[in-house]
Order: sequence, then C-alpha cells, then structure tokens
Amino acid sequence: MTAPRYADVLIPVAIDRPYSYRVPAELELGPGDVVSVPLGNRTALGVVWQLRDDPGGVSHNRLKDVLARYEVPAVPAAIRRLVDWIADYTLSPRGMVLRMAVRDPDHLAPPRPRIGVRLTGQPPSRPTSARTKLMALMADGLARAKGEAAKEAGVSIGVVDGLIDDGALEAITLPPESVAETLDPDHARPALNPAQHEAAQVLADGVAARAFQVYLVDGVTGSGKTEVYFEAVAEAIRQGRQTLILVPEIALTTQFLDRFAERFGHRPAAWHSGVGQARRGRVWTGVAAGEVPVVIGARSALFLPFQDLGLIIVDEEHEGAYKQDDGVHYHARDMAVVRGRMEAIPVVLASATPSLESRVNADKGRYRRLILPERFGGREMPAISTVDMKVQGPPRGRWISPALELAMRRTLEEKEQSLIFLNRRGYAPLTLCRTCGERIQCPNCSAWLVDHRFRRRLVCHHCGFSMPPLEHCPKCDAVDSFVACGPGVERMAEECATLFPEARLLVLSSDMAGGIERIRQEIEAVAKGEADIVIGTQLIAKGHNFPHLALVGVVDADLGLQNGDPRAGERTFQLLQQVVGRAGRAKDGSRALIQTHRPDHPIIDAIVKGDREAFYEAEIAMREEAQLPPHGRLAALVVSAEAQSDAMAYARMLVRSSPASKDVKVLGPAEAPLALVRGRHRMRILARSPRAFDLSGWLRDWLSKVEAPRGNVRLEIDVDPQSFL
Ligand SMILES: Nc1ncnc2c1ncn2[C@@H]1O[C@H](COP(=O)(O)OP(=O)(O)OP(=O)(O)O)[C@@H](O)[C@H]1O
Ligand SMILES: [Zn+2]
Repeated sequence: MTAPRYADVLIPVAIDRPYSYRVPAELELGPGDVVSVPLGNRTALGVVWQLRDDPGGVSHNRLKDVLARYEVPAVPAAIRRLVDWIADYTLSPRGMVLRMAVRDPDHLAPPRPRIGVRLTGQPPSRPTSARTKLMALMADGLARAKGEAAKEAGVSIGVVDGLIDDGALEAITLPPESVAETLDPDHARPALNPAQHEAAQVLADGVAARAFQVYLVDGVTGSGKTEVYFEAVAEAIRQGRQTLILVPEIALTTQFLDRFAERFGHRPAAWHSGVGQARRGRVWTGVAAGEVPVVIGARSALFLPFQDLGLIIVDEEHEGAYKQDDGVHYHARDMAVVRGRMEAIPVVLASATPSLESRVNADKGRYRRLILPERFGGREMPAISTVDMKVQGPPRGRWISPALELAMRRTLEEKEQSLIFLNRRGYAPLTLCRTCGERIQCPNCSAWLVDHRFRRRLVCHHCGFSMPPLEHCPKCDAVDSFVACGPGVERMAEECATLFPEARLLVLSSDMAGGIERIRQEIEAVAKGEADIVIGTQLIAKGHNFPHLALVGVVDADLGLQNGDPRAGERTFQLLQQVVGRAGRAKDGSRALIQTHRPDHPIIDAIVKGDREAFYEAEIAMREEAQLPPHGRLAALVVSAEAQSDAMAYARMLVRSSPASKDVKVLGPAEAPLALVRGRHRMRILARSPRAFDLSGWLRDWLSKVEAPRGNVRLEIDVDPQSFL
C-alpha cells in the first residue's frame, strides 16, 4: 500500500476549513500529527485533520509541501472530534477552536535540557565577594540548576558562568523537572460518613464501569463534596486512567492543591494561563503520553490531549466563569459533558447550588443526582436573618445597619471573624457633580466610571479606561463639587475602620494591587484567622474554607436582582447561598445577616428559610412558562459598529432575512443594555427555540444566506448565552 500523498491540515487561526498540502515521500504522517506548513509567506503550525490519496479537486502542482512533523504525540482523535463538534455548535471557525488545544510551537518543542552546576573541588582562581557567596552556597556539594544557583546566592548568572570558565564549577545536564508524580490512591483515605460513602461508592463504580454517565453531586456547603469525588479520582488512579478536574478559578486553589496532596501524596499537575511556557509544554506532552495522572485546570484544560482519560470532574459547576465570552463562546461544563460522551467516561458535576440546567437534567433522569444533605460532622448551617433596609437601615451616607454593626461587635468580642460581602469593586460606582448633577461617564462605553480611591483613579469596568480623579466638573466647571454615590468594597472598608478602629481589616477584590499572588496570600491569611473583618466581592464567596468565620453580612442583597437578565434570580440565589455557606464550617452558632429592601422577595425568602427546593421549584416553573433555558434554547447575535446606524442597518437586514420557522422566534434587534463598549455601538438579536430543536444548524443556514458584515461592522454569535448585556 502506498502512503497517502495529501494531508488536510487545520491551522489554529480564524479559518474554518483545513488546507490541503502534499506529503513529501520521506515524511510519514498520521491523523493528528502536529506539523509545520507554509501559510502565505510564513510557516505555521497545524494539525493533520485527514489524509487522502487525491488532491481534492486542486491541481497537485498548486499545492505546497508539508515542511516537517513535530516530535510530539499526535493530537488524539477525541480532541479532533471535540474541536469539530464545538466549532459546529458554537458557529466558530474550526481553527479558532483548535487554537485552544494546540497553540504555539514553543510549548510543543521537546523540553530544553536543564543545565545545572556543581563543585569540581578546584577553588576559584580569583575570589570576589559574589564568587565567594556562590561558592558558599555550592559548598554542600549538591547540583543546582544554573538559574536557581544564581538566585539563591543572590548573584548574577554571569558569576555562575565565570566560575564554570574558571574551573571551580562544572556544567552538567539535569533531568527535566517532573510534572507526573505517581499518585497513591490509598495515601490517606478519610473516614466517610454514610451519605458520603454511598455517593463515593456510586462514583467509584461509575469509573470502574468505563461508560458515559453524568453525575450531579448536589451537596450543601461544607458537606464534603470534594472528599466524595476524590474517591472517584482514586478509582481512576487504580485503573491507571487519567482524570481532569476543572475548577472555575485555578489561580486561587492553593488550599485545594494541598488537600489533594494530603489525600494522594502529591499535588496534581496544574494547567492555566499562569503556568510558565516550559512547564506547559511538559504538561501537554506528559498528558498526551499518558504519564500525567491528574490535571487540575481552568476551562482551557478541557482541550488537553489526554491519552487515556477516565474521568472528568467539574467543580462548582454552576459558576459563570466556565463560560468563555470572547473568541469562541463555549461553556466548559457543557463541553465537558460532550467530551465525556465522546470518550464514554463518567463526568461528575459538583455544586452546593447546581445550575438550573443541571438540576433539570437530573430531574429528567438524564443525569444521576447524588445528594449530600448535611454538613460534615453535623455542623450547623448559619442562622440567617434579614435586615429590612426600609425600616432598620443605617444613617445617611452609611451602609452598615445598626443590627449588622451589633452582630459584628459581638463577633469581634468573641475573637471570631466577620465577612462583609458586597459584589462591587472600588470605592463608589458613580461620581456626581453636586452643582449641576453631571455624572462622570466613560468616553468609550455607556457606563459610569467607578471611583477606585486606593489607586486614585476613575476606572471603566468594561473597557479598562482610567483617569485621575477630576478637580473641575467637565460640565459646569465647579471645583470640588464631586460626591461619590453608593458603596464599593473600598468604601465599606472605610466604614468598618470608622466603626471598629481596633479591628484588623482586610479587603479582597480581583483588582487588588499585587495581583493573583497577593490575593492568594490574603485568602490564606483569612483562613488562618489573621483578619477580624474581611470585606470582599464574589471572589471571597466561592469554595474557600474559612474555619474562623462566624458572621457573614451581605451589604446589599438586592444588587443582583435589579437587572432584567433572565438569569438574575438564579445568580443571586447561588451567590448568596455560597457566601452564607462560608460561615460556621468549623464551629456551630454562626450567623448571616442579609440587608435588603425586599425581605419578602421569594429568593431572599428561600435563602433565609434554607429552602433550596422552594427556589428551584419556582425558578424552574418560571423558565418553563417563559420557554427559557433549560426548557428552551437561546442564541444571541450581537452586531456592533462604530456608527450606530451601521450596526442597526446590519442587524435589521439580518432579522429580515431570518428563515421562517415555526420553531424559532427571533426577537429584536434592540439596543443592548450595554449600548456602547470601547466606542462601538451594540445591537442585540435573540433567537429562541424549543430544547429539541437544532438551533445551531438553523443559525448556520441563516448566516450562510446573508451577506457577511463589511467595514467595521462585526457580528458575534453566542449560543446558550449567559450574559445579556
Ligand atoms: N469524611 C471526612 N473526613 C474528614 N473531613 C471531612 C470529611 N468530609 C468533609 N470533611 C471536611 O469538611 C470540610 C468541608 O468539606 P468540603 O470542602 O469537601 O465541602 P464542600 O461540600 O466542597 O463545600 P463547599 O460547597 O462549601 O465548597 C473540609 O474541611 C473537609 O476537609
Ligand atoms: Zn469604558
């Protein structure tokens, strides 16, 4: 048999179709091989999507040759199918989806050998103070990587090289740093309570069965969902198969990594944007070679080329962070289920506040629901009450009600921790001129600038525009006439400092100076009890274990309920439930106070009564009534342009040419709630269909019949939108 002579190669750029190339005789290629090919006047990396014996309608002579094959494992068929599937479903160019799986050639290159140094026994000919420092460090006789030796001794790399030339040190090749520690499934098995044991057994059996099944581990906060799914991980390790654990915000999971190491002896391999290039390369190849047993990662880890995946876990499956809203609009939880089905393996979704989608799937029998009804160790849930801001509100210009203040004082006296939760970054969401009423707006977006006092900037949260605080009003020229309206976490910190000057305060929000590393340290400090009052945004509401936390105060529970987004209710419920669930995890007698203007709102009521079922029942009924997901399907089309008239014209043309269908209702175009972002005017169109309808197929049909946007007009498609802004 002669080898195929043509290869269709998909290149990770914004094109949908693979390009055809000739395969030179000396090159042996298989599907999934990573190759370099000429593209225009440059060389690009690509993946062999298909091999053929015919040039596919193009003349042989017009095709170019594949240049070379990378010495890395081939991209498995499962990933290629996943890329095809996601491209079809989300209407994204196939190459853009591939880009999430295979990117720069650099991280695919075989690991560069690490150069280390060690003593030769010969003294340096010309000792300097830097050389002496380095020699003192190396005196223990151990080999060290060059960079590490320099760093530890506090000298430059040049000093190391100098001593090599001098003959006092010798250069040696070190083995690559391992990314694939062997994990021990029985390293430290916890004693599970009966409900945990039962759920863990079902999951372990599922892994052993090697068949597709989605499990929803639905357990209240602190019920030990992690311990339970760790048993499924243990089973996968026993079977010699790989596990992928997806988490919404990997950078903040130090606590989790430590727990994993306690259970299995070592940390898992981590995959996220913060992992250095060289290490990413080793994880990628180690995963493809089947050597890395467990990867924990952010949503992009879903595209890793596992050789023998046996289990996927999606922790905090309800989290909005799983939805990617730029480039390819995909939901990592949903795509994890797709991958699980393709690979015929179990998928475990875990949450204390499951998404409506997953809950309905479980109710309908599509997913298997495992319930953990109680906190581990019989720990009580916090006692929750509301503070009616209409009658018991704080004095003007303050946001902590007398009731919350009193509870905080008691907590402080008991030497326990309080958490003040407000999901708003900065000092104040709006700055207003007292003289003329002018509101300070972003020049590029239809949004107010947020006052960030710690940084002394006014910042747009949509485009990142920022400027120093103004002295004169731009409209009436009044001096010193600005007032900050409403609170953000920085302002809450100011109020807490005034009320409790003796307390140790800590503010946590995602825009803190010092970035993710600082946030990580502060979260650890909170866990260790090093702060009395913690003031935080949703960053603090999720997944963390704070044993000293005895009081949670929600500054404004109504905040999320105000916008017209169909998911506002669900999101508010989840956020409040999660933040309240941070309290009382190590000790009974904890409390939560929820400040609200609408104490009888059904969602607030469900939280206070601890009645999750009431919330799910009402919300599911509402979605059914309105034919909203998960009962119906939605797709959003956002048209944007520099001129509003251009955006409007294209959006109108789109709607006019939508194919008639008894199943699909097209709504709009309407100006988006965020009508202007980065200087672009935005119009929204929404298509709604029954659940069983192939909405992606219908959209593709529609868009194939209309003219593509021209000039600066852009069309973005978002199937299963999470955001309605
Ligand atoms: N069987 C067990 N043995 C010992 N400790 C346990 C056990 N189950 C749970 N715990 C402990 O209880 C605490 C809560 O467990 P875990 O974090 O797994 O809960 P969770 O359900 O994931 O909570 P959340 O939804 O709030 O993130 C942890 O400190 C955990 O170590
Ligand atoms: Zn802006």
